[in-house]
Amino acid sequence: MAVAELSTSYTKTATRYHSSQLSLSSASSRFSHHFRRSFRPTPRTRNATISCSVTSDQVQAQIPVEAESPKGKTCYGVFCVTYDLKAEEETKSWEKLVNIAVSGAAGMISNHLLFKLASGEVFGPNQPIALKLLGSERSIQALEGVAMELEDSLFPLLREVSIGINPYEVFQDAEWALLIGAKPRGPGMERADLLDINGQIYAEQGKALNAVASHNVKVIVVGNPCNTNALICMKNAPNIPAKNFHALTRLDENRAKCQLALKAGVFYDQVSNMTIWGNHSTTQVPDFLNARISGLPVQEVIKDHKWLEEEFTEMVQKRGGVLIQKWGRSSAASTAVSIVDAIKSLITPTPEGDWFSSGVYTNGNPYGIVENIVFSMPCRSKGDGDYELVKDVIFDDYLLNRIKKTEAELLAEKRCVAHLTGEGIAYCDLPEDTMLPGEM
Ligand SMILES: NC(=O)C1=CN([C@@H]2O[C@H](COP(=O)(O)OP(=O)(O)OC[C@H]3O[C@@H](n4cnc5c(N)ncnc54)[C@H](OP(=O)(O)O)[C@@H]3O)[C@@H](O)[C@H]2O)C=CC1
Ligand SMILES: O=C([O-])CC(=O)C(=O)O
Repeated sequence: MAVAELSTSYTKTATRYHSSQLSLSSASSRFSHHFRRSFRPTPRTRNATISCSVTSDQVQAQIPVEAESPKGKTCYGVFCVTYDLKAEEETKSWEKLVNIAVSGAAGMISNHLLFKLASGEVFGPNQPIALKLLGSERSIQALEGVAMELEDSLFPLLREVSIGINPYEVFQDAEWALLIGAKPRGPGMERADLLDINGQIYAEQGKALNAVASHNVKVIVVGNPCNTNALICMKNAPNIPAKNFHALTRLDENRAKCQLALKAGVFYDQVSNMTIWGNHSTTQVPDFLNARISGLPVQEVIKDHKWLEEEFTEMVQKRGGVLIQKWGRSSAASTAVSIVDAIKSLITPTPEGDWFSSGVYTNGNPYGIVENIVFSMPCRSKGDGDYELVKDVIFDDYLLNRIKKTEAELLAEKRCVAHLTGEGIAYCDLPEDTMLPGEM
């Protein structure tokens, strides 16, 4: 049997969590089979930590309010009640707990992603997880709400939830860091300002990961501009292998697959080998030269070359913006799905002959792309969390020209943030048309 505990070091939240304790109490018939929860307000006020962890299989009943738990923690009310139950069969096959940190955890994307992570859909039914959620002064209350919803979902695999506003605390021992939080570009804001503001966030988070996360932490940067944010984060985390940093371009890959399937009149599972080259921006290059439909080169199935070069390419590049026009906010659910896809691609062997796209560090790339940037390229994984770049891809003039354009944009973005990557004095000469997918 397992024991879990709920504690908080954010004094303002203490009272509020009474209600969540009650909700747990009413759910106790199920939770209690797994763990005991305790509640421990401490004097710290800036950082909130709410955790539910598997700690022991020994139990006592009805410890009074504010009593000392066997682990030396002060527990509270119903969370001190423990249950003497036999270990459930399923827990015997469980893997060691995986620590997953998520920034921007009170945002729209996270609101979809966290529940997928906790359900077991991402890491599998034998993989218990701990969620470490990073918010800010702005979002701490909302983050408590997120934590409460996670509690109320009774996910058996979700063994710990902690929330906080200090990345040096929240990222402790993280084995995955899903970095989603970023300031959206407001009306009239220069892209250089956006790069600087978000770059500062990612520089700080890189430093924090470097200091306290697992040294093999896998980092997926989602917050825009994600390629350059990933580069900044990586440069501020010299103890973590550069290869471990990814910028999310999986949503672009998924969008491209969908459009090709639609045009070819097939279901989208027939589209493979889809590379997105370059920046997660309107200069990205969805590669129809190497992609396949039902195992055939795309251009043998879709003969309309003009459509591929113009409409298809632009549709993928600007899909995010069209969605914002319709929805009134940027893609959240499909982005969360694509983060799940990106993680699964790293922890599952890539199917024979196929590959996936990810924004990764260009050093040592076989394509002649300039080194020292984060650029989306085709990758394969053995399922061990690592990846290799795919060597057997072909290029034509169209593809090379497009790749050059997105490369130039990323180099310009990099020059804007030189002060954050430790590469000298920044100056910003971004191409006029540099835009996020959502900004068209
Ligand atoms: N790579 C990709 O494919 C995609 C990337 N995105 C990007 O993902 C990011 C998150 O999107 P989404 O979840 O929808 O956004 P939301 O606006 O819902 O949430 C973003 C979070 O960012 C945090 N944030 C950090 N710094 C600031 C700041 N200075 N001002 C305001 N908020 C800040 C906020 O959390 P807190 O206050 O807790 O820090 C907020 O909860 C965006 O940058 C978006 O452009 C979106 C779609 C696709
Ligand atoms: O610009 C945004 O925030 C949205 C975005 O990245 C996308 O939809 O691809």
